[in-house]
Amino acid sequence: MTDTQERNPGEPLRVGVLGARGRMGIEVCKAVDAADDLELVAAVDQGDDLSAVSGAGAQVVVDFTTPDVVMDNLRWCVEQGISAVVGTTGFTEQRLEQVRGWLAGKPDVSMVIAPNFGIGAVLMMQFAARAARYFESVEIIEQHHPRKLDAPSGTATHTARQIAQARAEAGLGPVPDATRDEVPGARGADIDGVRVHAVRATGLVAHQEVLFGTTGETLTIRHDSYDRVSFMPGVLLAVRAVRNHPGLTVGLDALLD
Ligand SMILES: NC(=O)C1=CN([C@@H]2O[C@H](COP(=O)(O)OP(=O)(O)OC[C@H]3O[C@@H](n4cnc5c(N)ncnc54)[C@H](O)[C@@H]3O)[C@@H](O)[C@H]2O)C=CC1
Ligand SMILES: O=C(O)C1=N[C@H](C(=O)O)C[C@H](O)C1
Repeated sequence: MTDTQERNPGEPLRVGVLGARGRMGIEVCKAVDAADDLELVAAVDQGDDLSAVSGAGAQVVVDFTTPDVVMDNLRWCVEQGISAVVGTTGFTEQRLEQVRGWLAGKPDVSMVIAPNFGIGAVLMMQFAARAARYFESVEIIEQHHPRKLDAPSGTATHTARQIAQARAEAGLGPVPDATRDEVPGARGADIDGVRVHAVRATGLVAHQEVLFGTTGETLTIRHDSYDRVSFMPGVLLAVRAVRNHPGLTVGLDALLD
């Protein structure tokens, strides 16, 4: 921690928000503003100067921007010695490795990158990973509002990777599927051998079903975010905790235990 980022006991933690005029950024600004132990010192969006964040002495940045700008934002945060809580999607294993590399040389800076800050969504992913070894079939159906830029969702991608890992550890082979004559896209995307289907419709916010099947039974695990306020307890938890978790933390799981 640099001197300017030291937290004086009793003083609120200074928070800057990137993507502040976006759907999530607006909610994050409101939630930070409403928390007695946090102070919103900078609200930055596209076209604004990032120096507003360092100039205001932000100790933690929250980033809900877009996959094409988030890496530049995070590199800037590390250079400035500011820890970050990141909800923006688009984190491949390669990107996560890059972030770990930046943080390796900066022991006082840390980050939490979470595909989903909804507590229910985190549990849904945990339950799915736990169920994975018992079912020969699995498919993921994610459903979102039509203004979402990416597909499949970060949550669905993360869930698929966790399921694939659990299947591999349990010695399960490929998911059975005899389909041959396929209209491209009809069977969804293949993420580590798990089919993921992305639905976009007006009226939806963020929803996901994980459908498991084995002989004579199916299990459906479903989570629904009906309002973006559902993400705020997780975001605030990460803001308060990030500086006590050195390096990169992926997902909220380690903060909830
Ligand atoms: N991890 C989680 O729990 C959640 C993650 N998300 C993800 O968060 C991201 C944002 O989602 P929304 O708020 O719905 O999108 P949005 O499009 O409403 O907001 C993105 C905002 O970032 C701004 N922006 C673009 N470039 C910028 C830059 N260089 N610096 C500062 N601001 C910049 C845009 O102008 C816009 O206001 C997406 O990747 C989405 O998938 C969304 C909801 C929950
Ligand atoms: O863009 C969204 O809205 C959401 N994005 C995240 C994702 O891609 O998983 C989290 C949640 O699903 C909402």
